[in-house]
Amino acid sequence: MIPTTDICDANEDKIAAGTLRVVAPIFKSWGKSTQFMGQAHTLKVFEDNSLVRSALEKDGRGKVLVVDGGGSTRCALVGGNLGLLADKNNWAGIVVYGCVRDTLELNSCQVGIRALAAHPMKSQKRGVGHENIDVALDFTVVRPGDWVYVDEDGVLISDTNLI
Ligand SMILES: O=C([O-])CC(=O)C(=O)O
Repeated sequence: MIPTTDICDANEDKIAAGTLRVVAPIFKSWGKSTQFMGQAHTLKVFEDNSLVRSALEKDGRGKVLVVDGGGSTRCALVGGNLGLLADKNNWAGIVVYGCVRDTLELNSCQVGIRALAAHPMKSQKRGVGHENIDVALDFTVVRPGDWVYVDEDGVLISDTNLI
């Protein structure tokens, strides 16, 4: 993958126009893939990971699951079992505006994972949330189908494929 630094340097016009967006540097990294890219499949949930599981149960076709968890640091939205599911079903990565758990298990998964922090508690499972809508990672908008580029230097969201 082209480094996020190079993508930024080559696309200053798009950053100025807002069609390429740089997410604030708020994430920690888990999973073996420290670099990943793909189109966004979006979820908006709050302290309930039912939709995260149902999305990861489907074929990811190389996409990145973008989970807007509202920034909650009160429970985890992804754990070891969901990491294994992501590997099995061809997801390139998972970006969570919220927390994860079972981080030792997540680190043995191939999928790339970014989240705010580790948290030991599981979430509720009431089936509440929205799929395939515009979401936010902190102050950065992510629309379904946007291109997501992630590496050791950051997380980029683009309206178009830049690679
Ligand atoms: O099911 C959950 O809430 C998340 C979890 O712990 C796992 O994926 O193993």
